[in-house]
Amino acid sequence: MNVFRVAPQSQGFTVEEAAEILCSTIGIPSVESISLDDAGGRTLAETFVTPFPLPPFRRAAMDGYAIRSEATCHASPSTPVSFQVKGRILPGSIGLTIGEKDQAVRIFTGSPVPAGMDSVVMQERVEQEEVRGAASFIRIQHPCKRGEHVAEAGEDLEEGVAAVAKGTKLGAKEAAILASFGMQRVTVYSRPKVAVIPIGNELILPKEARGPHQIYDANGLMTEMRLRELGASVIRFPPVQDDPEAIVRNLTKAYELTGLVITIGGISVGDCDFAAEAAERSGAVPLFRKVKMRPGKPTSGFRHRQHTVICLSGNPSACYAGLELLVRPVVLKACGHTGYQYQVSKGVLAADVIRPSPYTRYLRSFANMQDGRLVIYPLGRDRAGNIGAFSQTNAFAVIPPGGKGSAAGEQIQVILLDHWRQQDGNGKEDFSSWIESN
Ligand SMILES: Nc1nc2c(c(=O)[nH]1)N[C@H]1C(S)=C(S)[C@@H](COP(=O)(O)OP(=O)(O)OC[C@H]3O[C@@H](n4cnc5c(N)ncnc54)[C@H](O)[C@@H]3O)O[C@H]1N2
Ligand code: MOO
Repeated sequence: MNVFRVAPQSQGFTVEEAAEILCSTIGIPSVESISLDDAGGRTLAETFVTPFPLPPFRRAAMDGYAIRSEATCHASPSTPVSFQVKGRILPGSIGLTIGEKDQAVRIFTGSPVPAGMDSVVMQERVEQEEVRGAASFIRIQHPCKRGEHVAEAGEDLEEGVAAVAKGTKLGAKEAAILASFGMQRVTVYSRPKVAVIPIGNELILPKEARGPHQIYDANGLMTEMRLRELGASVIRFPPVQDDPEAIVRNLTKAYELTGLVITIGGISVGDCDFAAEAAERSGAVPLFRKVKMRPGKPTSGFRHRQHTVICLSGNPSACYAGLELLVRPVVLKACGHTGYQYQVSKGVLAADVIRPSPYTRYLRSFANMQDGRLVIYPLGRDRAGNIGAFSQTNAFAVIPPGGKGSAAGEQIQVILLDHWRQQDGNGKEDFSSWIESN
């Protein structure tokens, strides 16, 4: 059974508290086995342990000649060492077993290195000798190091190593690892289904001709796309009128289809704001009725039996902030991810943000390294309904509550939306085994 805190009277949690409450309603997702070809964007449900070493055999890392390095220890331009080229090994062919001191084998990047030979000399660094009879010879004028340009079996990944952790979102890089081991199927968490219900009399769909008083639904598609990027499958409802009965009907339909329902708009205090009333009339109980954030203050959470309802603000910028700060952690948990916290850094504000707010302001911004420091440019006209600067946005400047806001030059916190860090189940990051020590 899911454990969650119900706080019906609560007027205002912080973003972190609200996200935690919502996340506590999400249980462990079910798993399924799918083809690796279709696994992009899915979350691995079992840690992948290497079934054999990678590379699987000793192989050449350069085109050239395999030799025994000891034969070259006194080689110099005045005393070159001569080798008879005894054969040729193409990538994909079975290795030869020759390895005499004065013999070389023509070899190519990816070819198996013959047992007994321990070094590959790049072809640019050998001299071709005249062909003597049927035999060909090369000369080497420098000492070669043992192991030079030879990739040992298992030097990349040994057998039995955890190479991709459970909870990792599978992308191109992870696919390269799994494909290298001939994996055909992977066990992943099932995609959570999320219903998205935009609310508002003024909203129309792109196929409709727009009247002067109407706007096209932007939040519905924005939310659908973001949810898909996060790994959910989405059922987007057409805009619902500002009518409590209609909203209840749509919520009830959504409960039949999904465990997570997101409504957008109609959650503030106006005469046409019916999302909260409808949620309660549908049988849901409030988890919280406000979040201490700007934009997105009216964002609310509800629980209906096994369903979680998140009511996002209709102002597109507020909707986006709610998506990134509240919906994202919930959906990632429902996808089986173990972490993926946004990186929070410190940066210098490039312009004044003198707008007092009793709540923390998450201001859409562009953050960029300049002369060794992170500079934060607040973007666009800071009104919750404005989206003109969306495509330049890569960060939220975090303006602390109280006071007058923050002035240019002040050091503030910034949430980097393009940077997240994966953690293990205990909230730790450990890269030590991957850091090269030499
Ligand atoms: N008297 C008060 N008025 C307001 C308060 C308040 O405390 N007292 N809060 C303000 C805040 S803060 C916000 S944020 C907004 C939020 O209102 P709602 O979440 O109820 O959103 P709506 O009123 O439905 O819409 C707001 C705005 O956004 C446009 N919108 C709505 N849905 C979409 C969509 N799918 N695509 C594009 N644009 C959308 C809508 O037309 C409105 O312009 O309330 C303040 N009011
Ligand atoms: O909290 Mo509202 O989202 O600022 O405009």
